[in-house]
Formats: sequence, C-alpha cells, structure tokens
Amino acid sequence: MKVAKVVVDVPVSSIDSLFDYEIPDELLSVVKPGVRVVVPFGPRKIMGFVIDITGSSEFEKLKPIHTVMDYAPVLTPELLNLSKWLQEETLCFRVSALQAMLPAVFKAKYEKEVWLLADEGELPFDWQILTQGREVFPFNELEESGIKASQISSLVSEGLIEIKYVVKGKNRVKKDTYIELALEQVKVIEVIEELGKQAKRQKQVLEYLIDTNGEIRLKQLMDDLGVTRAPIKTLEDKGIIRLVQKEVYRDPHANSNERTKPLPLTEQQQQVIEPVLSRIDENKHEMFLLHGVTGSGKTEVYLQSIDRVLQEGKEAIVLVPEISLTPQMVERFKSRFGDDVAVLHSGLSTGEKYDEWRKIHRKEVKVVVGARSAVFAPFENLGIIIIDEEHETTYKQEDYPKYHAREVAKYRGQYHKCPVILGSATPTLESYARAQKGVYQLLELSERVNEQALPHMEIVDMRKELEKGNRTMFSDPLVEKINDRIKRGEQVVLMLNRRGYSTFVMCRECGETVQCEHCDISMTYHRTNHKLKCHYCSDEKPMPNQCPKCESEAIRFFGTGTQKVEEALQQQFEHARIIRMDVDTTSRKGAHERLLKKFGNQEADILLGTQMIAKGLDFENVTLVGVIAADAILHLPDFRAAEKSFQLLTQVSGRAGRHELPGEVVVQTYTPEHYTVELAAQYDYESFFNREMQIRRRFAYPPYYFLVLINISHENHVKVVDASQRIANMLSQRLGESALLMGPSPSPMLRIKDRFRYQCMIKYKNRQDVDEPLEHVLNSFQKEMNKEELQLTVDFEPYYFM
Ligand SMILES: Nc1ncnc2c1ncn2[C@@H]1O[C@H](COP(=O)(O)OP(=O)(O)OP(=O)(O)O)[C@@H](O)[C@H]1O
Ligand SMILES: [Zn+2]
Ligand SMILES: [Zn+2]
Repeated sequence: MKVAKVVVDVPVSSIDSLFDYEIPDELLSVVKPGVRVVVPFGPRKIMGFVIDITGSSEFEKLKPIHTVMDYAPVLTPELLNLSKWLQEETLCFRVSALQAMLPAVFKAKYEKEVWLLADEGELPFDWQILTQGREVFPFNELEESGIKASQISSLVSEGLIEIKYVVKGKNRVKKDTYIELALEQVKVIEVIEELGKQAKRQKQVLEYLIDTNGEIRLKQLMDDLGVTRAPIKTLEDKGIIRLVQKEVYRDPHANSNERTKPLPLTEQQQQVIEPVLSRIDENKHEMFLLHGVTGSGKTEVYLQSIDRVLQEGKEAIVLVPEISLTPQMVERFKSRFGDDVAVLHSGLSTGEKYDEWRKIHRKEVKVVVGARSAVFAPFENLGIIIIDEEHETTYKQEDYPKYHAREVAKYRGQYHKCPVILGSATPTLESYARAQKGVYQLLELSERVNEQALPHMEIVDMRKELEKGNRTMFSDPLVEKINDRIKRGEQVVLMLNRRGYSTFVMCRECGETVQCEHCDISMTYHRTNHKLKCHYCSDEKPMPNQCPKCESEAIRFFGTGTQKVEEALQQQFEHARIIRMDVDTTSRKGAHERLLKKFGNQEADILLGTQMIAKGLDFENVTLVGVIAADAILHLPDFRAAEKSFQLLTQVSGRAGRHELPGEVVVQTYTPEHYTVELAAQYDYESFFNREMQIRRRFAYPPYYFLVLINISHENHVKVVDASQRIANMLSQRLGESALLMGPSPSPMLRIKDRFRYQCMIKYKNRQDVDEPLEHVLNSFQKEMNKEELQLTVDFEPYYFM
C-alpha cells in the first residue's frame, strides 16, 4: 500500500503535523509530493499538501485520499522542505508557510479549466467526444465524464493538455483575436495583384500581413492601418485570412522593445563583481553585502551578474521593494533580458500574478523581478538571488508566516549553492555589523559612476526661519533655490514625510482633537470628500462644524498633508507646474507610472511626494531635492527611528545630480544638531554606524540582541491584562540565560478595531533560550485563543511596534 504524508489545512498547532492517507489505486500515478489533495478529516473534507510518499504507515486503517486538486506538483521538493524550516523559524503553521509560497489564485475561490495544447487527434478517443472541438472547456465536465485521474495526469506531463486555475467571476485567462494568412505568401501576392481598385483596404491588410510575417493581433492591425472590420470580413469569407483566438499573457510591463547592452564597468564595479562571478562559476554559496553610494551603479552590477548566471543556464531572483513604485527599475531588467523576465508585485491583479507565476513554473522565464514573495519563485536551478535596497522593511512580512526575505534568500542560496547579494547605499545596522564580522562579504562602491560628487546637502534650521518671521512651510533658501531651478528649466523633487505629519483636527480654543473611537489615534482630514478618516481601521465620519467638547466653531485641521503643501507651493510659485504623488493620487492602477512619465518628459517643474519618491528614481534634469520636514520620523517611538531617518535622507538626496548636471539638497529641520541629520548631510555612513551602534549596545537592541515581540489582544481590557500577565509569568520561569523579558505593557496603540492590545518583548542572544518557552505559551493558550477570542502573535525580528 502507498501512503501519502499530508499537511492538512487546519491551522491549529496541536494537530499541525503530517497525517497519513492511503493513496487509492486510481490516484497512484497522480499523487506526488507538491500536489494538493482533498482528504477526509473528521466529518469534513479539507485541502492538504502532499509532502512525502512512503510504503507503509505506523497506523492501521488509513482513510483514502478523496481526490486531487492538481495534476502536476505546484511546489518543488526544495520549497516543501523550506516550508518546514519556515515553520520552525517563525513558529507559524506549516500550512500557512506552504500557502505563502503560492500565488493568491490558489487561495481564492477558483474554477479549473482544461486547455488543449495539442490537436484533438492526438488525444485518446473518449477525449475527442468530450471536447467537441473546443480548445478550452470547464474541468467539471472532465470530472463528470469518468475519465481517470491517472490519464489526466499523464496527458498533463506529456504536455498535451494543461489545467489552469481561473478565479471565479474575474481574471479569466485573457484571450485575444489574432489575424493570420490562410494561404501561402506566393498565393497571397497573386491575390493582391488580382484585387481591383475598389479593394484598396483589402490590399493594405494583406500587404501588412506579409510584412509582419503573417500573424498579428487584430486590434493592432486595425489601429495601425485605420481600417474597419469590413475588409477583414471579406477576406475571411474568401478564405484568404483567418481569425484565431489565442491566449495572451496579461503583461503589465509589455512595450519594452529596445534591448540594452552591458556597459563597460568602472574599475570599482569591476572589483566588486569579480568575487560574485567567481562564486557563480564555482557554484558556491556566499552572502555579499554590496554597500554602494546612490548612483554608484549597483544595478549594472546586478545585471551583469545575472547575465553570467543565464550564460550558465541558471535562473535569477531579484527582489525590489514595492516594485510598482519603481517602474524604471523593472524597465531596466526587461530591456536587458526581454521576455526572459517575469515580474511579480502587489500591484498586479490576481490573474496577472498567476500568469507571471506560471511563466516561472513552466520554465518560460529565467529571471524574476519582484517584491518580497518573489523569493519563493519555484525555480529549480537558481544561480543568484539579489535583494536591492536591503534595508527596506517591506522585506519582512507582517502576516503569518512572519518571515524576512533575507533569511529565506539565505536558505535558498545555501540549497542551490549560489551567491546572494544584499545591496544598499544605507545597509541595515544588522547587515553591516555582520559584514564587519565577516559573516557577509563586504563589497564597496564609494563613488558615483559619473564621478560627480554626491550633492551638497544644506541644513536649514526652521526655528530660525520662524524667528525671522517666515511663517510658511518653505524656508528662504529653499524658495530661492526652487525659483532658480524654475528659471533655468531644471526640475525639483520635494519630499514630505507623511508619517507623523498627516492632517489632524484640533479645536483652537480648548485643544480638543478628534480621535478614532476604535483606535485611540487622531483621525485624518480628507479634503476630497470633506471627511475624517482613521488610517488604522478606515472608519470615517463627517468633519464637525463645531468642537464636540466646547462647541466652539474654531475647529480646524492642522499638520501638513501633501495636498496642503501642494496648495501652499502653488501660492508661493504661481507659475510652477506641480505633480503630487501620494497614496491618493497613485491609488488608481497605472497612475504611478503615468505621473512619473509626465515628470520624466519634463511636463512639470516640481515633483512633490511622500517617501515613495525617495527610492529608485533616475531623472537627469533633477538638480534640487528638498526635504520639507526631516524631523517627522526622527521622533517616532521606534528604536530604529534614527536609522530610518538616515536612510531616507540619503535615499532622497540620491535623486539629485545623477547625470551631467550637479545636484543640491536642502533639508529643513527643527533639530539640526541631531547627529543623524549632521552625518546624513556629510554622507558619513561609517560614523553614523559607529555612533548608532553605541546606542544599540547601551540599550541592548539589535544587532547586539535579537528581538521577539509577543502581541496579545482581546476585546475585553481586563482579560487582555490578565492573559498578558500569565504569559509573562510563564515566560519568565522558562526563558534561558541570554534572554531578557520586557513587559507586559500596553502597546503604543492601545486599541485597534475595538481590541485592546498589550505586548511583551524578549531580547535574546541564543535562539534556544526562547524557542521552548514560546512554544509552551502558544500551546498552553491554544484553547483560550479558540474559545475566548484571545489573539496571540509571535513576531521574530519585529519592525512594527505600534
Ligand atoms: N559602467 C557604467 N558606465 C556608464 N554608466 C553607468 C555604468 N554603470 C551604471 N551607469 C549609469 O549610472 C547611473 C546610476 O547607476 P545605478 O542606477 O545602477 O546606480 P545605483 O547604485 O543602483 O543607484 P541607486 O542606489 O541610487 O538607485 C545609471 O543611469 C546607470 O545607467
Ligand atoms: Zn473645543
Ligand atoms: Zn480607527
């Protein structure tokens, strides 16, 4: 008897182990590791992942697998093992880890379709009855036909059919009409000569088809020639052309046609790429930290490393933060490697993501450029993994499994014996410290490719501006410099860090602020619909006309949102053309790219935006960067506040003077004496690192200690306090020597969505000192979590403390 070891989709830790099921004979050739199955579980039927297949089981009487969901494995053996590691590393359910590696379509409600990849005649006879000439038909017809699963699976593996997943109702596999010649070219030329004068349109169509070698999208042909459907219909009726339905991949980044060639590397680039190339050649794992100032040509180093990987017939993963935010970056990979590139990011629809994933799964591409989850791309012959802007916190997933892409990359790099490059102008303290200890190999690019100095950064003390009587949000030096650029026809990038600076509503008479009823934070004024909104729970209410407390009518919104800055800016610079980029103006699909394109075409003088404009932009005409308020994140309640400010200042100033024209930066602040601002102005990463490391050491923060955060929440305040206390007691009795327990304490945001929130933090040096105690807590509280609606989450390497 064959037995399948299955991880079932029941997220309860006590049963989060492998279950044995009998494989019925008719499924023997279909059930393989990496295939999803439906199995009986108690009275229900549920989904499960097959992890392994063995010849026997220690249990008697096994239940049989009910049916299969996939006819080819959706996960590779490597990824199946990785899920085990993720489970242990992040203390998540194995099934969550497995699901995190698959595109969202597998979690949504979907239907299956059968696609014929071969001519009907090549299929077994009973199939021909079933298809009735269709190229695509619903999977349930196949199920009802009684055709054996083993036959389906062998047709899939022979490539005669494919089973596709289609999200219910939307995102269907996209098809388009193509037009092609139905006759040989010589015949068509004869036809053209015989066509009369009135048939000018028909002639045009045929000539076009000969030129384009026979096959093109109907719509494109009609657009290009400006013809209607009439001549096409006539040609079709005469049997000279044919219209066919074909699948098109939804390609959100189509339209890159020009290919770029590798640039001759600078001496520094040559030096840093060498060790990477040798690791690729030697087939050896190594973690590299590429510390390169902005504009030093890190991307070119990535591109040429990937080139080598492709030459050796291997594959590459490139992670980019929030990729939809840097269309320029995607373009650089697409224009170097063309159709070999798949792009995976959160801006894509479920269907688009599935299309991109399938290209990887079917080995149609060799490079994937994507956001965090692209680290799970199901390549089987990886030659390199690159994490650009490695300091970005988006590489850590905040939901289960709470993994960090850097650690997953390391795991996969070891498995495939290939190098991993972490690149940044401002590495995290953790990574730089590891590089100093030799855990990572440090590679440095200290100069810009164009040999320009990094732009001069001027720090403006806003307190002095106020003393001088300047009550606007723009200092005199900034105004002067912006005017100067507008006069010269150069461009300006202005950054407003929105976090901590959103518009909140306050009464000028009594100081009352409008708070969210569910979250204990200020609500934000939204001008477009004149409403107040909570950014944590999305609750909305109308803007009050008078103060709810003292009834004064002097209730106003305060703070600085990008809209407000835009208005002030327009007043100050009447004739300036301004583009505003923030969540509001970029929420529509494609808006981001459109705005950047406009700016790139110099259809605007000033690009005003939130931190989303700090990264990756490369515009040659930008010679001035302004930071409106550097203090905004410097004072967040987060031990990484200084590090984040340093990173942001460095990144945004890197947008100026990247090409021929020299750049300049103006930073406005109320605390110019802060070491972060001072050292950022000198681009002195080393000194900042040393200074900040002293602080981290003094307060026992990373990289000196690891952190794990335990969040506890409940709708009842008393219950959450009680549970937190019991958890803390349990932990303190069990924690190992290196571990320090802090708390329990109320979270900085005490209430979100009507739940009260408490937290405990553990600082530790050895993972063994916390693993057992945490598992013990999770197991002991399992019942309360199920019954009492207590929520308990464990977050290793936390980035979010609110
Ligand atoms: N060897 C080279 N020769 C000529 N130009 C180069 C070379 N390498 C890179 N460049 C160009 O220099 C500019 C900056 O390079 P790139 O964007 O790769 O730097 P980066 O380090 O990735 O920058 P950032 O971190 O600021 O995004 C780009 O316009 C790029 O095309
Ligand atoms: Zn009031
Ligand atoms: Zn709220």
